[in-house]
Amino acid sequence: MPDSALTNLIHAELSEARAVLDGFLAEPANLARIAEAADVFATSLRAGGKALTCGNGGSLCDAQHFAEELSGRYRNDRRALAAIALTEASHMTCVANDYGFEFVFSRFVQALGHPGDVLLAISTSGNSPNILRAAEAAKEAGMRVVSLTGKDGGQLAGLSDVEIRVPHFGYADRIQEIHIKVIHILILLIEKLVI
Ligand SMILES: O=C(CO)[C@@H](O)[C@H](O)[C@H](O)[C@H](O)COP(=O)(O)O
Ligand SMILES: [Zn+2]
Repeated sequence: MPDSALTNLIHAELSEARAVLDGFLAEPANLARIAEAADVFATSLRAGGKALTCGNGGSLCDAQHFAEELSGRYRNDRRALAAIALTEASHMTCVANDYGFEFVFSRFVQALGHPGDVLLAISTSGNSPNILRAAEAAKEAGMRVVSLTGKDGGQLAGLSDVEIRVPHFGYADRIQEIHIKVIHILILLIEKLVI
């Protein structure tokens, strides 16, 4: 590929990313939903609850990113906050092998979730079966569900107490790029509300 073609591709990728972000930012309800989600997490953490997080592929990385910045740290030193990404490999392989991949997260929610805890469920399609089962298990456990979705929100939209949606119908990565921005803002707000 000639250099100019590469440069054009890079420019097109960054331009599309900017357009998706601009579209998300232009809808005031999205900002309100982020504030509402931060309040849900903060209310739980203040009351001794915890955040459980899940997603597939890159969204699992995002789920881990959110959890580690609560239990570890974000920008500044502060006390550790209770958050766990549902990623334990021996659990995942046992449940996938014995019950099916659809249940890898829901089984973990059943094991760890208590009333007042919050599930962060991340799915760009909103239709991954293991994420839907996790959201259902969270509701059954008396937890609240905050979701990061894309496209039309899928079935996850209807299982969420607070849904933050990037209504982009292209590839998942463009949606995930907004999700990670939302995740960092959530951490920032949660710290302000909890500490
Ligand atoms: O990171 C990416 C794409 O950017 C992929 O790993 C992506 O997360 C995977 O295809 C997921 O399985 C997609 O699942 P979902 O977002 O539809 O729930
Ligand atoms: Zn980060």
